[in-house]
Amino acid sequence: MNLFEETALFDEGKRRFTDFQLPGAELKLWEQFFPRSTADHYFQILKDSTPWRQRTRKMYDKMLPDPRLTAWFGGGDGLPWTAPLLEIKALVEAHCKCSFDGVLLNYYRDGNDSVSWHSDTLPADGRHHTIASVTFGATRLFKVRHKTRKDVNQLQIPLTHGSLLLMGDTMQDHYEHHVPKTKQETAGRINLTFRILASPKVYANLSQP
Ligand SMILES: O=C(O)CCC(=O)C(=O)O
Ligand SMILES: [Fe+2]
Repeated sequence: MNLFEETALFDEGKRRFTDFQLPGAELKLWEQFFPRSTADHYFQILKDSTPWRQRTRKMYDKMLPDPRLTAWFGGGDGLPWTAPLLEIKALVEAHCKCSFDGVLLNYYRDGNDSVSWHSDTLPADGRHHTIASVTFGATRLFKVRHKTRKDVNQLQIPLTHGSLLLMGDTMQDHYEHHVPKTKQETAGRINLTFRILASPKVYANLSQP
């Protein structure tokens, strides 16, 4: 079963690699990091088995629902890791040569779902780390802009089914990102951002009496 036909454009099994060579930050993309049938499998399993919730947050004195569904796993207060998430995490970690202790799942149900311009939250140890972002499902645009430099062109990266995007540790210091709404007919998309929420040092300190 091929849920998301756009990846049929690529040769089966071939990873297409792009290094965006951003000033001051690492941003790298592997398309078809997960073969199509594996990506179809994970999309379905994560869509059906994740306890999705719609968070609300305060904006201009009003509580507004996020235009997407989310779930946190791992870290101090996330849900317990599940077998499929541990499988995906192990593959991403082996590729990125780093280990993650939390993952945020976003489910964009259709083109009305989005995430506004932001850079990712500063982890508990007060510095940014590598973030690995995996996409299953419909392709959505991932926009990137420099926080201060107008001479650095904005990027629009289509994140395809089974892709892996690696954001280096300085990415959140210098850049913001955004997934805009789209008027095009769009199926669901699940994004996983694997994060390092606390450095080993923080854990070591926490385990001290
Ligand atoms: O869906 C995406 O590709 C990005 C999600 C994101 O920026 C986030 O969860 O912080
Ligand atoms: Fe983000």
